[in-house]
Amino acid sequence: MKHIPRKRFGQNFLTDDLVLNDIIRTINPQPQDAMVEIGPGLAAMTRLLLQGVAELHVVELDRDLVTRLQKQFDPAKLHVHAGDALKFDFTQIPVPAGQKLRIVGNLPYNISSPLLFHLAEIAPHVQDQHFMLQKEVVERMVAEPGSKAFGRLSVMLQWRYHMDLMFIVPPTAFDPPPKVDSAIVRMIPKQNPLACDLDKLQATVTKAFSQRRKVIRNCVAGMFTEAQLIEAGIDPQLRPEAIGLEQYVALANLH
Ligand SMILES: C[S@@+](CC[C@H](N)C(=O)[O-])C[C@H]1O[C@@H](n2cnc3c(N)ncnc32)[C@H](O)[C@@H]1O
Repeated sequence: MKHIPRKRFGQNFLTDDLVLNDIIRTINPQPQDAMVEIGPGLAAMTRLLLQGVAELHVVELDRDLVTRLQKQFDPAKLHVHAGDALKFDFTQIPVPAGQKLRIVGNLPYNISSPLLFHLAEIAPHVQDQHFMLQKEVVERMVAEPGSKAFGRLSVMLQWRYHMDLMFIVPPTAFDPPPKVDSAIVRMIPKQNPLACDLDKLQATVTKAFSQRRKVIRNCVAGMFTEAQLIEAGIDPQLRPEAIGLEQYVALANLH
């Protein structure tokens, strides 16, 4: 029976075989990998991933799609977890000793930011993540200081991961086509993220980027003094997007 795509679940199904092959080549699944796919949908990626890995876990919210997946695939190879990826405990997926989890997915765009932050909490257990996201979101994730796209998402995720925009995917690769371009991002957790209390970093960058048109001294007034900015190596006259990760970490550590 034909599945009618559900907008509320962010369902844009990949239909372009060339794009699918490019994604699988980028992920490069290996038989022994401990891998989980978020939002398998109609299994366009799932099917190809299963040609590379011995077993695959998937987390899917749509009950109808869960039933389809359970009927279509051998339960010894495909482990279907019904539920919300935002609430799912990814550490429950068995990972052989000495290995880490690989996470992949063409993500529902309506939950991409909270999902990325949910996954950042388990980064030490993760080998890598490959996601399809809105191109504009990926550009913000990988942005360098000084660019307009550099903001809270860039600082928080760059603190945790090395990230690369791998390639851009046009709306025509999906059914139904989304309104915007998409992109594949590779995220590899940093072995030694800069020492910092995450809540303090979060509070610092939220305040810093709350008024982008102002200089940093005014943005963080009431939280940090001008002397503290200088102590963190920050010129108080700069705009928040001109300041790099290391300076934000140094500033958060003064809080
Ligand atoms: C953009 S579609 C991708 C589907 C499929 N992987 C593909 O590439 O064609 C997003 C998928 O995530 C599922 N989904 C939406 N919200 C979810 C959530 N909170 N947790 C898990 N899956 C979710 C949707 O039902 C849908 O199958």
